[in-house]
Amino acid sequence: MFKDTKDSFARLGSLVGGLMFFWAIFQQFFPHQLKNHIDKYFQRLVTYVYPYIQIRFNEFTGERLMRSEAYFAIENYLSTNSSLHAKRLKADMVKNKQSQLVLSMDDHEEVSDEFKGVKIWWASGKNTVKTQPLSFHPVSDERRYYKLTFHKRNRDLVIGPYLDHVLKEGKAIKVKNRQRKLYTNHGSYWSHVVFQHPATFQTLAMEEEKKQEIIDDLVAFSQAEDFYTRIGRAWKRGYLLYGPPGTGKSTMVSAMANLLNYDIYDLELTAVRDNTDLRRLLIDTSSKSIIVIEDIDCSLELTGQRKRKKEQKEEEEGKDPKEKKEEKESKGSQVTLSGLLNFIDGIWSACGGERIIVFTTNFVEKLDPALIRKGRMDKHIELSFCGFEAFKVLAKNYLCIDDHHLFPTIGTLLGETKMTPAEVAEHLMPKKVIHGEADISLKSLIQALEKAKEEEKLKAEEESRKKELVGKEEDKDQNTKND
Ligand SMILES: Nc1ncnc2c1ncn2[C@@H]1O[C@H](COP(=O)(O)OP(=O)(O)OP(=O)(O)O)[C@@H](O)[C@H]1O
Ligand SMILES: [Mg+2]
Repeated sequence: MFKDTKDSFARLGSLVGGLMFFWAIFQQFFPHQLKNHIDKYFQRLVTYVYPYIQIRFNEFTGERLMRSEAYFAIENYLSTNSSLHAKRLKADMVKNKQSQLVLSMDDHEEVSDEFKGVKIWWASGKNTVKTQPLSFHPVSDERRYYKLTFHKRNRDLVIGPYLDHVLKEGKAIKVKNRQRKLYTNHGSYWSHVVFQHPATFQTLAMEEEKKQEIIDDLVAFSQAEDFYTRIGRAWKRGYLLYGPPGTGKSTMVSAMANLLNYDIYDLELTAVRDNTDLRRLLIDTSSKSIIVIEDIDCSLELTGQRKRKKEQKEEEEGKDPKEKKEEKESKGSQVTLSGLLNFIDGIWSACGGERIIVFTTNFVEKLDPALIRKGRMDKHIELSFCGFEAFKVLAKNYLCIDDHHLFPTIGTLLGETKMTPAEVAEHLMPKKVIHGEADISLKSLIQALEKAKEEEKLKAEEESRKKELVGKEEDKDQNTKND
């Protein structure tokens, strides 16, 4: 609030304002040259007695009245300060998953701020512009603004570091409060829905150490803008998530987005017509986003060498060329491996700010090494069958228990079988709301684990028997050749 010396200056300011008004009327009667002269000295006098500088940030800027980013960044920046100090506030609901209320200063309110020991004042105001003056029902247009006031000796500090700080903080708050989106592509265009997946790293079942390493990696990436600029690399990072179905790859992508507050672009490669469309899609993605290509091994069936090989084979088989063309058109996609590589690390990936690219696959060994080499896919993360540590996370999430007398049995069985977290989770889903539910769920899990163990044992026996048979056949062939 205006409490100290600036308060009296503020009053003095209004007095000077009044004088200026009279001066403006009075000066009409002076000759032009004399008027300019007096004007100059008058302005100097005003700056001398009123040593404060004011900057105004309008809600709308430019001829086309675009919404000003600076205005909204300031509004966000001031929200915390105003909720603590302003007496009249405006409230609005943020449509993120917590649906929080966000407070901001009401019109014609004032708050003060401090930066590196310097005091700064912010005031909110509004002008009413009457449009359509000839109409019977003129539409009044409210144009809001924030006015920043500071002493002229602090000019460099306020215009430089302070305003940088305000805009940066304001944008960060906006990102935190924004409603996140899940985009999917239809051909070469994105459409979106609100992203509201509840998965978090806390609820993700995997070994604690591995999980922490991924979290640290993601957080370090999101804060490394200066580092990437310094080393001259685009601010992006690639993650390859691989493992059997139901081990949490897609869940982890949602957890990543929730951790960093990013949007998700779920790219369906098979729906992209060609490399040009792929490039267009990438340019259309916004900063702070995760671009995901799920089951990359399946998408690549349609690309580069593999496709050419298939065509060659068809030609050899003597397929009708027209038939072939139709087939090609119906499949549509002509995205090539090199197109995809360009997409990831070519010049296009350098547009705009931070982006994470995630590939998921069930068959890592099927992927072209060029696609997943370090530098493209910087971090390879294996998601695997449910171990005891992962099970404990699930038990905590689903049954709200940290320990149980059946845990040791489950621990041993999990070590002897290959069950995915998705299957384990299925057994822990609440079946009936009854007392002692944990017992029922855990027993059902033990039964399933024992069954899986038995099946795996039988399968292994069967396979070794087959191997033995093949070995015997080969020996027989060798003997016949030798004879
Ligand atoms: N590691 C995990 N932690 C917590 N829940 C999991 C985990 N893995 C699987 N689940 C549960 O199983 C379901 C399926 O998992 P998800 O879709 O993430 O598997 P996926 O690895 O992406 O499988 P796919 O390879 O078939 O795409 C999820 O809805 C989730 O509830
Ligand atoms: Mg998946």
